[in-house]
Amino acid sequence: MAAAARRGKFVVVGGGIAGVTCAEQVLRTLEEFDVEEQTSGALQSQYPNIKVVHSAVKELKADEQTLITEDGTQYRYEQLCVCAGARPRLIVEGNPYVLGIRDTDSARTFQQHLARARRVLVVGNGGIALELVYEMESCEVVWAIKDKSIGNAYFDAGAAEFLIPQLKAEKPPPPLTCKRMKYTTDRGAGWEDGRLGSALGPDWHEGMNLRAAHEISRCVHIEAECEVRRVLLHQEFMALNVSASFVHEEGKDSATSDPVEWPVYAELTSGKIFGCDLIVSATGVFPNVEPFVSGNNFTLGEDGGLKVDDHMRTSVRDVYAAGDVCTAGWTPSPHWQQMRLWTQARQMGWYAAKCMAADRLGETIEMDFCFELFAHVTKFFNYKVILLGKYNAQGLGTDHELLLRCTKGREYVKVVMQGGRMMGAVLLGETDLEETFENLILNQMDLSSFREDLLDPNVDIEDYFD
Ligand SMILES: Cc1cc2nc3c(=O)[nH]c(=O)nc-3n(C[C@H](O)[C@H](O)[C@H](O)COP(=O)(O)OP(=O)(O)OC[C@H]3O[C@@H](n4cnc5c(N)ncnc54)[C@H](O)[C@@H]3O)c2cc1C
Ligand SMILES: NC(=O)C1=CN([C@@H]2O[C@H](COP(=O)(O)OP(=O)(O)OC[C@H]3O[C@@H](n4cnc5c(N)ncnc54)[C@H](OP(=O)(O)O)[C@@H]3O)[C@@H](O)[C@H]2O)C=CC1
Repeated sequence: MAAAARRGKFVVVGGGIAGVTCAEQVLRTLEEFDVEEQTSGALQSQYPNIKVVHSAVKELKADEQTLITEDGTQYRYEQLCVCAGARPRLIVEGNPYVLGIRDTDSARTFQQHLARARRVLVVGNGGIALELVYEMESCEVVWAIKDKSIGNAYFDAGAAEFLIPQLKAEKPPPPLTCKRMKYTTDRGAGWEDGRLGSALGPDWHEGMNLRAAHEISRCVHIEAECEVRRVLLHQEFMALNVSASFVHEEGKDSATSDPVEWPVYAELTSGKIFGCDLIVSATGVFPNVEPFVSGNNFTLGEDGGLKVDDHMRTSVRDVYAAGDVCTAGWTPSPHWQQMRLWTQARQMGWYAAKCMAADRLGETIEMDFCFELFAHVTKFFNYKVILLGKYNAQGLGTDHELLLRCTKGREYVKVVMQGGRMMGAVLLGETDLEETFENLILNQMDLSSFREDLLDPNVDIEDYFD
């Protein structure tokens, strides 16, 4: 979707959270942001000076400040914001048994495959994998991770240890309603070509049946420190004349070869081969830059995103970018880093709109405060998860120390300290520490003399630093 203001002054490409926020903000119609179930049609009726175009951009002619959509229409812009998101980076492309999850359609396809599955192989150790292995029921799950412990994108081995028992515990019933509202985009002409829609975002699996058809209790087998060497279809595996690994109970694998035949097999770098009904490649994303970069002089970040400066400007004149498609190319605050998350996409879309308007009016604009501190709130394995600042001591080298507090089954608190100052924190469970820690990271108070009390459960830390 490309949303353009009348006369084509501002053009925003992308109907995800970054694009919608940018389009709304650029028109300065936004007083207060309430995310609710909306279609892009609703967006247009709410903001009549937005023209919503349902056609994918196939080419950008930056020299002529023109976009060409798949139906051949040309759109002139004065300022353009690319919010085209990202797509799953699959371990294998074009294999019908290897699925990525990004939007409503890909989630539905996955759900249909899962409904018939006896065993699912999940590859990857980030957000999607963490959510899926916990949520899927009534099937065997083999979880292949590159690292020693689970959830490397979010936490360290200690936190992983804290969470692991949840995989064996009874799952609580799902909440009756999802309190957070969602944005969806309707699909118009031009979207029947298998192109991905907007990313699902938080709570995507709420209300979704992630149950397979088999009456077995959840059984997750973790294969650590390995990657997928190759994916084999049934005939290819048979031709190898080798046996596949057996999965039954945690710790009792590969003693016997698997007697069951599977439609697809994955050979891991550990040498084991696992048969399964489907493979979920939850292995990160690629920014959707292709139609924009060809023929134009964009600087790309190491992760392939459109590199943007502290004004969300790309290296091409009058082209801005926000959300998953971009790579933050400015020198970040000491406590912020980019992660392709819904909140960051929204903040970037909002800030990009402010920057576009300011640049047009010749006004100066300060970097928005939301880029001062990294903060992410989510839920894994039914625990509230809050990540603040340099929560994994990213970029701090060895010159830091960790303070820990852990009550099995209740909470896990890790604080990253450097030079007596708090740099980051991981909070799992209902710790009630987030506000105080957020302030302590932001104000960089010297905490050397409070060190012993910081995580003392008998000290009311909120009171202490009031
Ligand atoms: C399953 C899943 C769960 C997630 N859970 C969380 C979570 O719990 N918390 C969290 O913070 N984040 C989560 N995320 C990440 C978050 O959803 C994304 O970071 C965020 O939604 C990205 O928004 P975006 O607007 O940049 O991109 P997208 O939502 O990908 O939107 C991009 C838009 O651009 C359009 N587009 C692409 N190419 C073109 C083109 N050539 N022409 C025109 N339009 C185009 C697409 O159709 C789409 O509308 C999750 C992501 C997934 C996939
Ligand atoms: N609750 C939340 O916050 C959620 C957020 N998301 C977001 O949605 C997006 C997509 O999620 P997801 O796909 O999980 O991406 P993530 O970036 O979260 O995680 C990708 C994981 O896959 C690993 N990986 C990459 N390549 C391979 C490979 N070839 N073989 C094995 N492992 C590999 C990465 O390891 P390494 O880092 O070592 O390369 C990393 O552990 C992300 O932007 C994520 O932040 C999604 C779901 C929930």
